[in-house]
Amino acid sequence: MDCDSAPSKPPFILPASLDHVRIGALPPAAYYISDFISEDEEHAILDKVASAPKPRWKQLTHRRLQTWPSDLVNDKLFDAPLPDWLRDPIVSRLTLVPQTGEPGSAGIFSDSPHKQPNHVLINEYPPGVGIMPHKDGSAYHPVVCTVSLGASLCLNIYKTKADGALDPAPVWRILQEPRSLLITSLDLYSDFLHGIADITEDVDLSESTVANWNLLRSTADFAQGCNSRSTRTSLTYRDVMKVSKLGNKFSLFQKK
Ligand SMILES: O=C(O)CCC(=O)C(=O)O
Ligand SMILES: [Fe+2]
Repeated sequence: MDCDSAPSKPPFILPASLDHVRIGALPPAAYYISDFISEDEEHAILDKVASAPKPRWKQLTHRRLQTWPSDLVNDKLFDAPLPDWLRDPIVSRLTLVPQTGEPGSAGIFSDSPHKQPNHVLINEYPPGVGIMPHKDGSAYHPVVCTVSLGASLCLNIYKTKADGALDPAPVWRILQEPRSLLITSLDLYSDFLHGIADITEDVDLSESTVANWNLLRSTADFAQGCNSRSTRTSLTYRDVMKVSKLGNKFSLFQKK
């Protein structure tokens, strides 16, 4: 076949710095990069997720997930590298993009204990399935990088009321397209909750209701104001603060 006639797949596009892709409507700080990976990279990762050995999956009531390199025990990670397919191209790209355009500006993980994520959670959301509002807690450095694969959905951001109870109406929504990267950090990590509604369609999508509308790859896809869900897989990259470097795995199970 003549190579020139092969349909070209969309490439990835990185911003010169994160301040170009800051979600301005949100408290400090969230960033959205719509084309963080290419279509070929997306398919290669989804193939790897699908071909993981069955015991890798943890089945919850409605959702299933994989944890790489392993589950945390008492908020600690047993030191082990991420597999190549989760490092490349994503981790290399995450650490490459500077936070600002200032000369010498460092990447988003420059202040984290290991200078890069060491842990990945893979969540699969069929239509109608979400995740309850929650905070990610103190085991992680407060930077979360989420790569979305396969389909779009909205992440809801919630606040607590003065009495500490969850206000059930989300304060903001972030629409995540396939191949996008969402970074949340700082106040957004520590003071707010996030979750995904258990619905089959995200509705009432518009410039005034979606915090990252101006950063989307294709607002035309949502011109009718709705997103009919299909299965979306997410990769959540974080830096677990405490890592057990001891050679003996059993030391993890002893009291701190
Ligand atoms: O899948 C997502 O985008 C969110 C996952 C999440 O909140 C978590 O794993 O803590
Ligand atoms: Fe979370």
